[in-house]
This record gives sequence, structure tokens and C-alpha cells, in this order.
Amino acid sequence: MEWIQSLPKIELHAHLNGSIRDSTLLELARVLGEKGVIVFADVEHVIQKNDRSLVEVFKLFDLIHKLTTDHKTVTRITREVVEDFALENVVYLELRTTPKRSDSIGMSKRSYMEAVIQGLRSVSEVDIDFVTASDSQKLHNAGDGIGRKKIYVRLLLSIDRRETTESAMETVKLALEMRDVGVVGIDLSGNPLVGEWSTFLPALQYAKDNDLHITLHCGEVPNPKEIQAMLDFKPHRIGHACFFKDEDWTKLKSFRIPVIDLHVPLFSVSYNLFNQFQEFAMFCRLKYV
Ligand SMILES: CNc1ncnc2c1ncn2[C@@H]1O[C@H](COP(=O)(O)O)[C@@H](O)[C@H]1O
Repeated sequence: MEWIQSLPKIELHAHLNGSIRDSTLLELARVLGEKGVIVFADVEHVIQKNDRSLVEVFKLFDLIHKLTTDHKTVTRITREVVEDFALENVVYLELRTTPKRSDSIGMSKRSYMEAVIQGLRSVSEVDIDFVTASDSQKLHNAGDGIGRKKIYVRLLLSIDRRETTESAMETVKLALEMRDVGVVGIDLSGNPLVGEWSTFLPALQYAKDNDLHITLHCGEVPNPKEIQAMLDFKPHRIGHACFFKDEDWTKLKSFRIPVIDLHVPLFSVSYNLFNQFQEFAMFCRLKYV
């Protein structure tokens, strides 16, 4: 397995709150346990469990969000996640996260994202490039590069399927304002059993019209109507495609939409890998990696 670790890699489907070290989650849970906010013994096994149903996955995310959603922790997990990917020789990372509002702690979607950016700025174990504003700023936070790992990071802002049209639009507008700190696209994710495609469409169309790239979690559950509507929208990418029928694959291929995070038979993999590399260059807007 060591040779796999040593290969330079690109990571195109990483959710920030889905990439946190177990040790960090346990530490945060212990602290909240001591404060009486949660019962540590109840959550310890939930964090350490490996096999989870779709329902359990989203319950776990709700728990993780309880542990991580304050500015300081968002900054910390961003730094750790980027450093962990870099140490595994990921050279290009697209990190997606859902901007969150929490009035009780004075968190807005913008301040959540500022905490993420603060996390990127605080990466110190490796050199990082995430600022896209101008070439002079480009090598932000980079050291002399000699003997140090380097990682290019770009951000996607996620819309959670629990959100309203207005909330989704707020995320898209925020993404547009944050392009100079590496935001390149919008993701639609969250529990696939919740929400309607028509709720998110106006915000996603606005994003597309303003040249943000779009990736959708698509076909995670059997929902033929939604799958067809999502493909007709012609997103730049989709993820999952677990419940695609022949007609869905046919449309996906005719529209040349790549799948990142595949759960599909091998014949589609080679097709998609080819497309992914074409699309990779389109998304990351780098001169070189
Ligand atoms: C099982 N596959 C999946 N399907 C759909 N959405 C998923 C997901 N895995 C993760 N997320 C989405 O990412 C959020 C966590 O990261 P952030 O809080 O945004 O950083 C989850 O709450 C969910 O909305």
C-alpha cells in the first residue's frame, strides 16, 4: 500500500465534515461531554463504527456538526483535513463544505466560510495554494518549496437538501463573492430522501449562469424523475449514480457528464476516468499542477 500513498493524487470529492480525523472527533466529543452538552459514551461508538446505512450516515453528520460548528473548530478541521490530504500526497484537492448559519453563536454563512479560509491560511505542515485572485498572490502561504509538499486547494460550496430556495441562493451569492479565495463551484448534497429538485433549481441555474461549476449528488436513491431532471440540467459533474438505469447512463454519456465518486460497473469507469481528466483541467483553472 505504500506505493499508493507515494503516488501524486487528485481528490475531487471530499466533504470537509466527512474528512475529519477520528481522533479530533473523539477529542471534541469528550470536551462537549465534559460540558454536559452530549453524553460521550453514547457517541463514542457512533464515531468509531465503520459500516453505516444511508440513514445512519446522515445521523452521524448531524452529530459531527454539533461537534464542529463553531468558528475555531471549523478553522482547525480545515487545517487538519488539508494537511492530512497533503501528507497522503494529494496534490490537488477540491474541498466541499456547506456554509452554515447558527444564530446562537453568531455564525453566518459568510463567517463560517471565513473560518474555513482562516483554516487554509493556517496550514503550516505543507505549502498551500488556494488564492486565485492574481498570479502575484497565487503562491499564498508557500514556503521555499524545497523538500516540502505542496497542495493546491479549491473550494466548492455545498447546498444541503434541507435548505430553502432563498438559503440556497445565499450560498451561491457567497460563492460568487469568494471566487478570489479559491471557490470554483457549487455542490448539491445532503440526505437524498429529503427535499425537491425544484427547490434548488433557481439557485443552481443562477450559479451556472454566472460561470460557477456545478456538481450534484445524483441517483443515490431510486428517484428516476429527479435523476432525469438533474441530467437535463447538464451539471458539469455528478457524484454517486448508484441507482442509474440504462436510459440514465445513455443520457449521461451523450451529455459527457463525468461521475466523481463512482459506485458503478467497471465498463463505465474507463469512460468516466477519461472524462474526469478533461473536466479536471476545466474545474481547477491551474496553469500547472
Ligand atoms: C453518503 N454520501 C453523501 N450523500 C449526500 N451528501 C453527503 C454525503 N456525504 C456527505 N454529504 C454532505 O456533506 C455534509 C458534510 O460535510 P460539510 O458539513 O458540508 O462539510 C453532510 O451533512 C451532507 O450534507
